[in-house]
Amino acid sequence: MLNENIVFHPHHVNKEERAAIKDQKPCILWFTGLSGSGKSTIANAVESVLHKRGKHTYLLDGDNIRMGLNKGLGFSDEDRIENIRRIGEVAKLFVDAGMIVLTAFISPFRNERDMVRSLVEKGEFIEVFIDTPLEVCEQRDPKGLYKKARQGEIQNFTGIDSPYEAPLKPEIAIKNDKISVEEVVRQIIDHLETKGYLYA
Ligand SMILES: Nc1ncnc2c1ncn2[C@@H]1O[C@H](COP(=O)(O)OS(=O)(=O)O)[C@@H](OP(=O)(O)O)[C@H]1O
Ligand SMILES: Nc1ncnc2c1ncn2[C@@H]1O[C@H](COP(=O)(O)OP(=O)(O)O)[C@@H](O)[C@H]1O
Repeated sequence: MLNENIVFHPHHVNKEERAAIKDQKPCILWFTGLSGSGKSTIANAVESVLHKRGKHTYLLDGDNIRMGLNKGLGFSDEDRIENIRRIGEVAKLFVDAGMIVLTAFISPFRNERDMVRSLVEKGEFIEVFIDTPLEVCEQRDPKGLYKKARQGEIQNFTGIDSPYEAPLKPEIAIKNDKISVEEVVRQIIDHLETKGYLYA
């Protein structure tokens, strides 16, 4: 619902000024991929490296969001769309705060990922496709959810009876089987350095 009595207030301190004292270019590292593909593991490992380098980061992932802000949302297409919409808005606020924000959600629909991309400025959205074959994710099955989905105990499970639309032109695509987590982290940090996100 639009409220015409709400007026946007410009801030005295802007995004560039906030980012400048952090020696970094704010951005969203948007991890997407199937359940069990490795999003959370890699996002955590990348955040650790950035943190050790003195960068100001924040990781948004499934547990902290679906247990709090998005408590009550399930896994219908409609709820997933709303889940990503809210996460996108939160990520945008972190970018405005000058941070490097990492997000680790399946985010199965191209439309919603593109919508988040459109919320921020060019270059501020880095789509990281964690491309792990379904068979490998299903074999890993760290939470036993694929087993439950195959047995019909969970409905609308991504890759089983709910779609996953792979990114068409992600900034970074990682084939996350037959590669070590350390090597993946190296590739992502290398991208950030080459593209000028880390000033020191
Ligand atoms: N039906 C169904 N489909 C997919 N995933 C399910 C489902 N039910 C529960 N889970 C668990 O929830 C995690 C995915 O939540 P997300 O918020 O990332 O999903 S989405 O982006 O809204 O599609 C996902 O976590 P990850 O394994 O870390 O991806 C699962 O552990
Ligand atoms: N490059 C990799 N090689 C081997 N195992 C991996 C790799 N990346 C992640 N894993 C493992 O895969 C499983 C799922 O990873 P997780 O980060 O929980 O995935 P997601 O967040 O996408 O559901 C975990 O047991 C993790 O240790």
